[in-house]
Amino acid sequence: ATWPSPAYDEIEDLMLLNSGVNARNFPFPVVPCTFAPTPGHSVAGGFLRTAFHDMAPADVAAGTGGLDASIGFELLEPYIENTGPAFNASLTYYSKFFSSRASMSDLIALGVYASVRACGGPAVPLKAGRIDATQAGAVGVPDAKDDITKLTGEFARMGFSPTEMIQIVACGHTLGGVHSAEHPTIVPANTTTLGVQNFDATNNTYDNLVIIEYLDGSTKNPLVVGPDLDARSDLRVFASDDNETISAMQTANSYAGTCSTILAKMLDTVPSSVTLTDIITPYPVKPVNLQLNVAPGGDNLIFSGQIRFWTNTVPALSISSLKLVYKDRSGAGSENIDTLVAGDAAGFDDTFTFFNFSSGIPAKSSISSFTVVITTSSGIVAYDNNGEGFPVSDTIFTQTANSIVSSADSAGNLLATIVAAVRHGTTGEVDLTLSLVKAMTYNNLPTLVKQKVTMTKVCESKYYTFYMGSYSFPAAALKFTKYDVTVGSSSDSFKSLVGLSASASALSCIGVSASTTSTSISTASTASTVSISTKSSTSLTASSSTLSYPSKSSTAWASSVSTATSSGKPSTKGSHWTSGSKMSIASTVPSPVSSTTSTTSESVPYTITVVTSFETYCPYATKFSYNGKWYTAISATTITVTDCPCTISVPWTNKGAFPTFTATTSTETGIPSTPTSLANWQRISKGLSSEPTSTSGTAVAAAATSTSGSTLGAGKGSGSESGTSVSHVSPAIATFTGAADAVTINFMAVLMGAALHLF
Ligand code: HEM
Repeated sequence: ATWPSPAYDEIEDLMLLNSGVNARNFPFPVVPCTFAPTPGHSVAGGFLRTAFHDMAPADVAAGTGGLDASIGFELLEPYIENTGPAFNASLTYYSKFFSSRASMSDLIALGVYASVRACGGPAVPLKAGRIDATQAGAVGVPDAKDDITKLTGEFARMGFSPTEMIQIVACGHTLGGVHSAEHPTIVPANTTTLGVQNFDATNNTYDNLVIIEYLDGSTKNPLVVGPDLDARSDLRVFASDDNETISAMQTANSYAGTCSTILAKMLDTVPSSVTLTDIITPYPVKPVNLQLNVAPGGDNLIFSGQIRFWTNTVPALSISSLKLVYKDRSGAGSENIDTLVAGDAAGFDDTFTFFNFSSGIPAKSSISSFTVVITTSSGIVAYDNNGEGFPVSDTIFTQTANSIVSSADSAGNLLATIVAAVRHGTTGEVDLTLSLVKAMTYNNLPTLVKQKVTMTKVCESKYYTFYMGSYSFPAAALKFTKYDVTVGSSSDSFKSLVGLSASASALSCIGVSASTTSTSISTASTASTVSISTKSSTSLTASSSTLSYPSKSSTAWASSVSTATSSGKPSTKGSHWTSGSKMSIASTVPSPVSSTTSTTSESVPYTITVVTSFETYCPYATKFSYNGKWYTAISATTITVTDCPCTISVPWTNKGAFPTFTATTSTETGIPSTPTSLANWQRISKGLSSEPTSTSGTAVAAAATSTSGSTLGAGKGSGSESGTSVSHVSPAIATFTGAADAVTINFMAVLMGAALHLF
C-alpha cells in the first residue's frame, strides 16, 4: 500500500502491533487462546462465531448484508440464532477500538484474524474498508435443525458453494462448542462440567482435530453425535458429499490452507456498495505521529515523529542508521534528519523497530515529503513509499506544543483547547472537528458524533497564523476522541487528545492579531507571547474597553452528575435570559453567543431566592429542561416556568452578572430536594460554570454582542447590552505581552468561540 491510507493504516496497526512500542494489543482477550473470563465461554470462539453470524444473512445476489456489523442490532427477537453472551461481549470489546478509521465491521473481521492466529491457526488474509450497517439486516443464520437442502440454499445465498459450505463449517467448529444454556436439547444440562460440549478435544487450538475425530468416529461434536438428532447439522453438512471435501482437508496443512482461504472469503463478503482495501501486509516503513510545530520565533518548524521499520526481512541489528531525507515545500532539496532507536514491537508474525526523530527545519522553505534511508552492513536502501515519498502537509497542522487538555472539572469534563497553525496565504474557514464516540449499548452499535467548531484567529507568526478552538467532553472519552484541524481541503487529521498536556508554554506571535484594530492592544510587529493556562481565573480584567471576542455558549456532555447546583451566566444573547430577575437558563442546543470584555470589575454577591414562577427569554429556537420538565421554544419567545417552587440564586447588584441556580423539587411534599432534572441541568449549564463568580468578589462586566463573527475582532457589538456579564468560562487566561502594551484578557472568551459539546 501507499501511505497514507486511512482505513488500511489503522487496521494495519491494530493487526500488527500486539506488544512493545506503541502496542495496540487488540488480541488481548484471545492471548492465550484458552482465555475464558466466564469458564466455558471461549473468547476466541466467540470472536469467530460473531463474524459468521454477522455475515450469514448476506444475500450476494441482492448485494445486501455480509460483514457489516449489523449483528449489533440483531441480538433480540426475531434473531433467535443470536442468543448467548458472546456476540455482545465481542462487540463491546471491539468498540474500544472503534473510530472513524476502524469500523465495527473491520474490527469483527480483525477479531477473526486475531482469534484464529492466537489459537495457532493460519493468518487469515485481512482487508479493511468495511462500512457499518445502521440498522438490523435480514434474519438468516443457519439453524442446527435446518435440513441439508435448506442449509445448502442458505450458504448459496451467502455466495458459498456446497463444497465451500462444508469447508467453512469445518473451519468454524474447531474453537469453542455448544452450550447447554443456549442449546439444552443438543447439550442437556449437567452433562458437562462447564455447561459446554466442545467441538473437538483441542477446543482451544485452531486445528484439524474436529475433522480427524469426525472421520475416525471418536468425535464428541454435539452437532454430529448429540442427542438431538434433528440438530446434527455438522453431520449433515460434512456427509453431504460423502465426506469428500472433509477428507480432503484433514491434514494439518490442508486444513490451515483451506481455512485461511474460506475464512477470508467470509470476511470479504460485504454489501456490494463496499470497496475493500488490498490485503493488509506490513508497510516496510511507516511514519507514525508525524507532527509539525512552529518553533518560538517563527523562523523554524519542529518536525517530529517516529518511523516504524518492519524488521522481518531486514533485522534491526543490521541497521546502523536510519535517516529521513526530506524535500522542501517546492519539492526541491534533500536534507537529512537523523533518528534514534525508540524500541521494538511485535505482532503474531511480524517484528518492528521504532525510530524517533525531532528536528528543526526552516519554516520558509519547509517540507513537502521525505524518504527513509537505512544503512546496513550490506549497503544503503531507500524507502520512497512507492515512488511518491511520504507526504507531509505544511498548510495546516496542530500546534501541539501550545494545545492543551485541561484537567477534569467537578462534572468530570475536560476542555480541549487546540491551536492550529495555518500557513500564510491559505484561505478558508479553519475548523476543529472532534469525532466523539457515542458508546455502544446492547443491541446497538457505537457511532461517531462529529462536532465542528470554527476556530478563532489568535495571532500571527512569521509564516503561520494561529487559530484556536475549544471543546468540552467527558474525561472518559479522552482515549476515544480524535480531532482534525481543517482549512479548505487541507487537514491535520485523526489526532489524539492523549498526550496533550494540561498547560502549555507561550505561543510565540508577532504583535497581536491585526483584527484588533479598534482596541488599544498594540498591533506593532514586536514579538508577543500568548500564554495559555488552565488555571481557573476568578478575576479578569482587560485594559481595553472594546476588545471583543466572539464566543459561543457551551453545553457539556456529561449525562449524569451528582451535584445539585450549577451556575451560569449566559449572555443576554444566550439561550435564555430573564429580563427581570436575571434568572437564566442555558440551552442544550449549542448556541452562538458573542461576548465582549470590558474594564469594569465589580463585586457580585449572590443571594438565594425561592420563587413561584419566573420568565425566561429564549432568543431563538431551543430546548431546555427545568425541574424535570422540558420546555421548547420554536422561535424567539418568552417562556414562563411555573413548575415551582424554584430556588434561584440572583446577584445582589443586578448589574449584569447572571445568577447561579438550584433546581429543586418542593420540600413540602416531603421529597428530598434532589432535582430529577439535575443531570440535564448540570449538563446544559456546565459550560458556563467556571466564570468569575461571587466567590472571587470580582466579575467581569461585559457587553453582549451580536452572534456573528468568528474572527478575533473588536466592535462586533451590535445589539450589545453594556454591563451584562457574558464571560462564559474562564479556566484559561492569556497574556499578550507586546512591546507597546500588555493586556490580560479573558482568553477563554476566545477559546469558547469554538466550544460546543456533545450530549
Ligand atoms: C450449518 C451452519 C452452522 C450451524 C447450524 C452452526 C451452529 C452452531 C451452534 C448450535 C453452536 C453452539 C452455540 C452455543 O451453544 O453457544 C455453534 C457454535 C459455534 N459456531 Fe457454528 N454453526 C454453523 C456454522 C458455523 C460457521 C460457518 C462458523 C465459523 C466460520 C461457526 C463458528 C462457530 C463457533 C466458533 C462456535 C463456538 C462458539 C462458542 O464456543 O462460544 N459456525 N454453531
